[in-house]
Amino acid sequence: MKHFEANFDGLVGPTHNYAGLSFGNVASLSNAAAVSNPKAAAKQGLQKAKALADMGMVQGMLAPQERPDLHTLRRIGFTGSDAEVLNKAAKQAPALLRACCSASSMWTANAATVSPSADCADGKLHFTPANLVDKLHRSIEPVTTGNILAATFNNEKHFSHHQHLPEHASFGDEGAANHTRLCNEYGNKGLELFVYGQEATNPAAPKPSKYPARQTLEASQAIARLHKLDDDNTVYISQNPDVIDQGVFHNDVIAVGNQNVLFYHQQAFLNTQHKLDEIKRKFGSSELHFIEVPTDKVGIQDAVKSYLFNTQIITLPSGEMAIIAPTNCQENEAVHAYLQEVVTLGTPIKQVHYFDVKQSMQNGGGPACLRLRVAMNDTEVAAVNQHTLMNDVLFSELNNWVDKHYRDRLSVDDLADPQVLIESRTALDELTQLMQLGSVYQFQK
Ligand SMILES: N=C(N)NCCC[C@H](NC(=O)CCC(=O)O)C(=O)O
Repeated sequence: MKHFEANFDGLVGPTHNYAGLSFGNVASLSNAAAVSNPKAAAKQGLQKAKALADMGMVQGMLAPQERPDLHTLRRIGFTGSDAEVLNKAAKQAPALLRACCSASSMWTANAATVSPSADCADGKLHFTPANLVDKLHRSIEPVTTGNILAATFNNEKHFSHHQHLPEHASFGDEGAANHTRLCNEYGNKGLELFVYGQEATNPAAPKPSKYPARQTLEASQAIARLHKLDDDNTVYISQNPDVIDQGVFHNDVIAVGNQNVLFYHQQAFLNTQHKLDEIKRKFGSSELHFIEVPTDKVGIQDAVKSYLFNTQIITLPSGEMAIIAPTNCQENEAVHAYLQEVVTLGTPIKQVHYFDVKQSMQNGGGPACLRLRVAMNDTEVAAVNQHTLMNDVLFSELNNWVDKHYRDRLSVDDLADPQVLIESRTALDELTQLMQLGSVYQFQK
C-alpha cells in the first residue's frame, strides 16, 4: 500500500476583500479597506496548487463558502428581498455585513483538524471542522465546511466526520493551524502535536495580554478524544503568549512540521526543552530533526512579516523535502538568507520554491494557511471525490470558471451591491456541478 500526504487548498471565493476583520492578525488590520483583486487571488492559489500537483504531490481543492452570507443576515433579523437585506445591513450594521462577506474559508488550514487513519483507534480518517469562535466572520464557517468536507471525502467506510466543537470561547478551535503531525512514514502511526494559546478552565495559566489566544487546550483535548488518539502519540504544547502578542495568531505562523522534521522559531513555545524531550520520547527511536531558528538570525517581526514558518514542508516523490514559501520571504533579507542556509544544514530539506500568494498574504494567509493536509493511503485517495483532485483538466476548468465569474477589483463598499450576490451564487452553483459536490450551500437547499 502506498501512502501520501495530500494537500487540499481552499479555492479563493468571489468576494475576497480586505475588511480588517481579524484583531491580532497584523496583515489583516494593516490592509483594512484596501481594494482587492479576487480574480488574481484565486489564480495565485490555483497556480500554487497546480505546481504541487506537477511536482507529483496529491493535490485537491476545497470549494469556497457562500458569501455574502444571507442566511446569517436573516438569522440576525434583516428581512425583505435579498437586495433589501443587503441594503438594510449596509445602512444599519456595516460591520456585520462585512463579517458576512469575507472569503476567509480560503484558509483551509483553519477548516478542520484531520487525523489520519494510522493514528486513530478505529482505523478511520477523522475530520472535525474548526468552530473558529474567536472571530465573528469565521464563526459562520463550520456548518458549510462540514458539508464541503463530507462532499469531498464522501465515503463512510474510510472517513469519519464530526460536528464542530461547542460554540463557546472555552472550546476555541482553529483547526489544523494549531496542529502538526510528526511520523517516520505517512502510513505509520504518527505523533500529533496540539499547540494551544490558553487554558479555558485554568485562569492562572499563561495567556497573552494584548491579542486573543484563539485555541484552547480544552478544544485540543476534545479533538484528540473524538479522533480516538492514543495518549502516547499525542503531545500538548503551550504557545508562547508573548509571540501571540506580537502577531502570531496561529501556531502555523511560527512553526511547521513534516514527517521527522519540526521547523520552529526559538520563541515559539513555552517550556520548549521539556516539550522537545517529550516529543523525542514519544516519537521513539527513529531519527528526528529539530530545526530551531534563533532570534538573532530571524526576529519575530521578520517571521510575522515574511511568513517564514507559514511555509509548507512537503516530501517530494524523490524522498527529498521542499519548502513552499511565499515570495515575501525572498523580499526579506534575513529570511531569504536563512532559507538559502537551511538547505545546507544536512536535514531532509533540500529545496525551496517561492510562490506569489500576495492577495492572500495581505489578509495574513500564507501558503500553509491555504492548505489542509490529509495523509492518506492509496485506497483512501481512491475513495475521495475524484472531481476535487487537481490535474490538467481541473486546473483549466477552474481557471476558466474564475475568468468567467470573478471581478478583478472589489472594495468593501461593493459588498452591499446585490449584483455581487448574484455573481457569487451563479459561480458557486456552477462550481458544485463542476466538482460534483451536490447541494452544499444554504441557497441551494
Ligand atoms: N494562519 C492560518 N492558518 N490562517 C490564516 C487566516 C487568516 C485570516 N484572515 C482574515 O480572516 C482576514 C479577513 C479580513 O480582514 O478581511 C484570519 O485571521 O483568520
